[in-house]
Amino acid sequence: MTLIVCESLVRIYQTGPVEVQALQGLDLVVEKGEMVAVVGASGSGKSTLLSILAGVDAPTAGRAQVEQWDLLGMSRADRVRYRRHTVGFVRQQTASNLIPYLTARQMVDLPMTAARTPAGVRKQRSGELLEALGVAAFADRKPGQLSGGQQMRVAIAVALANQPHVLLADEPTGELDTATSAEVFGALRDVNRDLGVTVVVVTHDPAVSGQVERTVAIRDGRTSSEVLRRTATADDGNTHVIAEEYAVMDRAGRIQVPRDYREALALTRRVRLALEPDHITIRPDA
Ligand SMILES: Nc1ncnc2c1ncn2[C@@H]1O[C@H](COP(=O)(O)OP(=O)(O)OP(=O)(O)O)[C@@H](O)[C@H]1O
Repeated sequence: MTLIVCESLVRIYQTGPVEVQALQGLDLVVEKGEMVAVVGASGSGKSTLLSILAGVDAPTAGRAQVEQWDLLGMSRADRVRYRRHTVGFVRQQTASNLIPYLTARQMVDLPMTAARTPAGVRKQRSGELLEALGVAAFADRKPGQLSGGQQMRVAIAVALANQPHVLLADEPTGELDTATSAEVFGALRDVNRDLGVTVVVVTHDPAVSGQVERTVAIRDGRTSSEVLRRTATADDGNTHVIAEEYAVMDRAGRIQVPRDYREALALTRRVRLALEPDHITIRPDA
């Protein structure tokens, strides 16, 4: 069951005469129930991708679909509905997710009030969510009375208030120390596993991306490679994690050969391709 499809996604920002191509034909498919980490250097387009998926920003060209929603051709009313019910979004700066004068419970309540959820349901659900994220004890505290990790967990609870099918998190552990970051990441995994929410998380943190089954790397506004991890059991009964890196091929059949491979064999403009029974070889031109 495919939940998110991005095909040849392009986002161009125009500031005066300057044009920045933040996304340059990005391809991404996410299945329902997956937890995917998106990694890439600063400026590679990760936040742009997440803002588009969150319905906050609109793509310039290409295709972006989440469930039945076409993110390029959505009306304003549909966009509001989409943002309210289909996706939950946790922004990069912890503080920007929270309202300083409201308590944790009031903040989780707010999106449900906007969606006209009956008071009884709101009360029960905010209690359950704060409990699920391990912050029930701080329900009556305001953001200033919470640690960074607790604030982030409250922000996740707020994002989940209207029971979205997708949770998008932009660098949720970026401002946290290692131990707190592991805790917050654990909370995201619980949300994915226990509530069945599909999670897409942008991160710089290799420790974070090392803990998900699938990591997608973005380079220059395109998906460049993916790492899939699975747990295998050896003959001695011990389990270990096997990580395999894949290149991503777009619809036109283009793949990017990693720089170290190109340099090792001095591959430049032209290469020889040969189809073998079960693989393809790439050789230097000479
Ligand atoms: N609103 C905007 N106006 C103009 N240019 C923008 C805007 N938002 C992003 N960009 C540019 O688009 C490119 C991609 O930015 P983006 O924030 O998506 O990258 P990122 O991978 O999330 O980076 P970081 O890890 O530093 O947050 C950058 O060159 C950035 O300067």
